[in-house]
Amino acid sequence: MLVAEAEEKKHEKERVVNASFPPLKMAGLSVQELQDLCKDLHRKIDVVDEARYDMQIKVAKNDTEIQTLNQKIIELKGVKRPSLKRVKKTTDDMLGAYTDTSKLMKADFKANLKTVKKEDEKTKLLKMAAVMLEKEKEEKKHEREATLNDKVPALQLSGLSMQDLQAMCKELHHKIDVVDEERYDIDAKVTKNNKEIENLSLKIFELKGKMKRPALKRVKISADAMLGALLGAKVKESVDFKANLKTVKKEEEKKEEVTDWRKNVDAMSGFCCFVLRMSKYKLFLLRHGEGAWNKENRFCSWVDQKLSEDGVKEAQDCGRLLKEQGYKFDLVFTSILSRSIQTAWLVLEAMGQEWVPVVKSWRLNERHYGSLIGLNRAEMALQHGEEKVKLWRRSYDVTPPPIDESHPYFLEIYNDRRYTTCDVAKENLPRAESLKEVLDRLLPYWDSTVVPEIKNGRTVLISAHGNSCRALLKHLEGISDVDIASVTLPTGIPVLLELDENLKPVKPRQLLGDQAKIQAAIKKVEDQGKAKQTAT
Ligand SMILES: O=C(O)[C@H](O)COP(=O)(O)O
Repeated sequence: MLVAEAEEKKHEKERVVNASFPPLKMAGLSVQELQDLCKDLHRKIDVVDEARYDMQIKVAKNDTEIQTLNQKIIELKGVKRPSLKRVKKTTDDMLGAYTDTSKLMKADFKANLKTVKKEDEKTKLLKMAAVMLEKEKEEKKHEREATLNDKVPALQLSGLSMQDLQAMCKELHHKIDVVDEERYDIDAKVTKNNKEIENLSLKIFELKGKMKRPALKRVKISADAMLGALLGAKVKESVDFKANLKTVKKEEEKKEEVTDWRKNVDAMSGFCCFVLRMSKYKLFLLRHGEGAWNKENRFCSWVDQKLSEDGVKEAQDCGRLLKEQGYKFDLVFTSILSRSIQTAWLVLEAMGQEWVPVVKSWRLNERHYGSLIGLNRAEMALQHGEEKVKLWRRSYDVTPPPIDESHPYFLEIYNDRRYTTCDVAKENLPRAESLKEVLDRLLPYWDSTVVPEIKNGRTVLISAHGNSCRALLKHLEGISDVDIASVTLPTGIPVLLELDENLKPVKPRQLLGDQAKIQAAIKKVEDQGKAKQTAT
């Protein structure tokens, strides 16, 4: 069995490598053509070798992550890691610890940071750390270039005879195969590691108890109360509906169970409690794929970042999934930020529905994070505490401090030509927004432009942002100001809403795709606000 599997893997590898680089054909080629072929092969080696190098780095990173996750699991299972003493250190000691990896392992940076009382000392420390990280990044870049140049030295073709050129082509072709096979093996390792990381993350998630279905008591409730809970009215009843259908118990117990049915979406998914109202329209909300600054954990907001490589893949995967499930769009709405537009294009391309019209409006833009734009969430959590960052990110009506002319991204945003096309004057565009303010600017557009299209029977995709989608969800599902704080949307995951003729949801929203992966992705977004980077 194992031998057969190994054989099959070997064939698959040969098939992939051969398909990428078919056998060499040199018969009848002139010297000029052979030179071009050499150049082409040399360029291809560069490309494959770069991919191989980057994956190698990823493997190393993943290995470290796997180790950390395993350690976390051990801790969660109760085998505690030796506790770190909070010792008073000077700023210099701490910087030493921060920048020297061997010391870093022993230093509880977060605890130490708390011992630095003066605010300016902390700022100095963080600034220096940022400079060092930047330097380390530069060094890595140079190291990468040097290694790649060593491995694939520049091509020397001058003075070579036809025979020499043919030999060179053969040699280069062989080299591609070797590098590509290496790349293939490392790629397989990356996939395996990713799977392992995913499993370990899920294990941690489970261990923390978050995936446990809330314990719901079997209570008897009236049909009216159940309807109220189902339809998301002001009545808040948390009930195990399935159990209710079977069991009748004391009426008083009903009072003990008060929460929002939306929290039980997981528990209820697939369960048909919503037959009482007809699903008339399907609406899809999508938070764009991972952006370059999502990766760097910086508040991106109105800065126009493109998708990261992973983000491109997320958008394509999303399109493939929607295609597989047979969905067809008639109209797509996006913000005027590139990452949401790029996502819409990639989704439509993967679905083979490129022709579908795409309509853009600033009213679907990400929430304006004011002066927080560009800052790193984890650093902010270190400086101001995780609670504060959570408040900035998830509260309904807290507006962060506004952006002003001195902000490094002020001109980049407000001098951008796209903001001269909005339906409000540039000087009236927001300088910071709470989620409530996002909803305030989004609702008129929703009502005047999107709703009529849906009611005309068009299947609409809204490719927007974490917070513009959350604002819309709050409106459609009637989520309370408090409960919206625990709604998090992962990047690149389509959210399907089934609505009745009044555009009220008839069942819980569905996040389409592999549910375990989705839970892990949600957790990843939530964890962005933790002071984790330098704390462990
Ligand atoms: O603006 C951003 O940086 C993100 O897209 C949303 O950030 P959040 O998850 O911190 O709200």
